[in-house]
Amino acid sequence: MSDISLADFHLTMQVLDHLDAGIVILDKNYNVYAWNTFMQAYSGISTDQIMGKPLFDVVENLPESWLKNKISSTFKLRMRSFSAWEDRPWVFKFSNFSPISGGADFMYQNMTLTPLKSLTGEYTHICLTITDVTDIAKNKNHLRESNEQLTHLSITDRLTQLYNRGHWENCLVEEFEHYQQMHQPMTLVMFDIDHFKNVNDTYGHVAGDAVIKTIADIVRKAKRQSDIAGRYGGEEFGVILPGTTADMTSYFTERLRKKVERANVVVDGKTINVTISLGVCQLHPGITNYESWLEQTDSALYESKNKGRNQTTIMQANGKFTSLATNVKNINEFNRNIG
Ligand SMILES: Nc1nc2c(ncn2[C@@H]2O[C@H](COP(=O)(O)OP(=O)(O)OP(=O)(O)O)[C@@H](O)[C@H]2O)c(=O)[nH]1
Repeated sequence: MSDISLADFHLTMQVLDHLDAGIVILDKNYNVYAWNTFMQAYSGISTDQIMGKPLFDVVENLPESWLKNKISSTFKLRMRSFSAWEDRPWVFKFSNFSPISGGADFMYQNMTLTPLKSLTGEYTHICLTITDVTDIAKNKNHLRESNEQLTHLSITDRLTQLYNRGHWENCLVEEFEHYQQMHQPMTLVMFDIDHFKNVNDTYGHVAGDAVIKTIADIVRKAKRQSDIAGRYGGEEFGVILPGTTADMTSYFTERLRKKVERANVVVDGKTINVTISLGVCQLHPGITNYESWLEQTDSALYESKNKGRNQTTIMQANGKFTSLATNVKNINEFNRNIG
């Protein structure tokens, strides 16, 4: 190297060493040609330990096959390429020392890969530029988590942790529209706690809340993952059962009714027992909007109340009510099945 180019190189290295980014230059065999101060400081590997050696022999925890692919395609395309922290949080696993971005265990990184030409005009080397984006990543992650929490709060009923009325009704509209396209069976269940005013009057509002919460827990356990449960009003709940006929729904409603009937809610040493009344309506082409699906299911629920409560009524497509006992062919076998 002539005196002038040695002086140039010396100046260039000073610039590289003072960059607030990692600079790694490799040849096509991944031998290290440059390893700046940033890389030394965060990796704990000095220039003497790594210069001229294959990168993957010296640096641990590198995503070797991914990085080799990335380098090879950058050489092929002869243009810069990038790796963003959103896709791959880190390439070099450096501990995070930044006091501002406390909480992150490692440094989030963006990486730029730049193919470098030799004096002959051939692409012979590649420069990896590593930037610390931990602050940006932490803020973005925090914002995303906050948004998720806000979304959860806006669709969830605080007492029961089931969907609140607004969101549940949106689901009902969606499922109704889905039925218009797919015509798969779909059934709606509405149910309401019997004589709940008496519970509040006898045991107090806090005990009433405990009863509502217990019933929500029973629904959560009794329903399938695909069933959509929500708190419709004070002591009224709704469950949408996609892909389920009214007959199949009987297994769910009867299991639910029995579990509620058997549940003991203990508040301040006092045991409270309640029952529920249920209405069921399978969607059919005669129901032209979701409001009337809801109304018909509600009317079945009020039929259960009128008939003495603690029972299920099914609204048939012909507009007639049937009770569970008349709807299920072999009620004894049915009862054995649901336990
Ligand atoms: N503890 C508690 N009570 C509530 C809540 N929301 C509504 N309620 C009460 O639920 C009771 C509902 O009473 P009603 O609509 O008369 O019905 P009911 O006494 O359950 O009688 P039936 O439905 O006819 O069996 C009212 O006393 C409301 O104050 C709530 O979030 N917590």
